[in-house]
Amino acid sequence: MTSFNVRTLDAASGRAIISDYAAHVLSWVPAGGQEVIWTPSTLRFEDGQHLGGGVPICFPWFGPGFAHGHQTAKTPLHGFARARNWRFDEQSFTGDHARFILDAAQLQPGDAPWLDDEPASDFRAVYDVTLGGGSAVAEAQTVASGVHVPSESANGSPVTVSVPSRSLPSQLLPSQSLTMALTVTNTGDKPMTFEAALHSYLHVGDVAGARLSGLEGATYLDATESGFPPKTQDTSEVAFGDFEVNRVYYSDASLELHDDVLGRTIHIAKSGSPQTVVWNPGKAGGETMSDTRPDAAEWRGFAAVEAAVCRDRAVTLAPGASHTLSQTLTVA
Ligand SMILES: O=P(O)(O)OC[C@H]1O[C@@H](O)[C@H](O)[C@@H](O)[C@@H]1O
Repeated sequence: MTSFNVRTLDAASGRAIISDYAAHVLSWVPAGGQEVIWTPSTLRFEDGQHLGGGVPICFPWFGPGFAHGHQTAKTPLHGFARARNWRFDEQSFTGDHARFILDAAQLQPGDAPWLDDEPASDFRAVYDVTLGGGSAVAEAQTVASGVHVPSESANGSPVTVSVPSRSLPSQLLPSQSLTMALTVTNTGDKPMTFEAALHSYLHVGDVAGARLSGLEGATYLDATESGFPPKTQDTSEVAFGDFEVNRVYYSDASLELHDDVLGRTIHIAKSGSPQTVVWNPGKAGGETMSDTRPDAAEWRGFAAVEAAVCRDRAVTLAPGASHTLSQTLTVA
């Protein structure tokens, strides 16, 4: 039977939960604050399938992929990295930092070729998740709080789990942050090209009232229209509602997601990312999402804001070269 490990970072500044499977951040609660990461009401762990919500790592392609100036039709959507077990690095684990590793040795038949006419490249992907703004709680306690989740029930059907919650101090601490950094190194002997995104499902009280600022004047591709026509963000804020928002912005700017319902602003700073993808499926798309209850309108609970390198900004690495895509979330 396959088992799934879920790791907990536990520091004075807050608590984060990350699954080895897909190196998937499932939760971040700053001390004294509320959940920042959205997950659906049902979180299903099943080998070969991706987890819902959280922060999927899209790699080595984004969406259906893109090569030679055209969208491709690769599956699974957003690359295989989010349907693979990543290796948890026990040695570097502390109360406020965890590292996960995926390398070419873990490729499976069907993962290659990842470009139309090239075989899969040798690579090493290292994902560092770090809580900022407070010293760590004892490491032993953090290790002990990891849980093991069997992948199948006795009758062979996938199991579902709830992410555990726990009360935290009521005073928000300064400099509370969660940093996620994906470093990809070309370990092969020929150039390697990849797309990537940190597909962050950010939790909001009601997406219809959420507003994203920091993108005014930026060019974006509108993925809700055929051909992805380029447009310009001519207002100071991106609004959400019953309509779908699905855009690839050409911007490396820091962003703010304003949420009047929860009374907070999520700040998103990033590096190594010339693009930001902004997505919410709207009512029609949201009600057909798997793992959510349509009657509860769960899709209203998130806005996806994704630090990205994709399409014509895909990264090409020379042998031995590395690229780091990172984002830091803070809440005010
Ligand atoms: O695969 P997930 O997590 O359901 O996300 C799908 C969405 O991911 C977004 O990044 C894309 O812009 C959307 O086009 C896509 O529908």
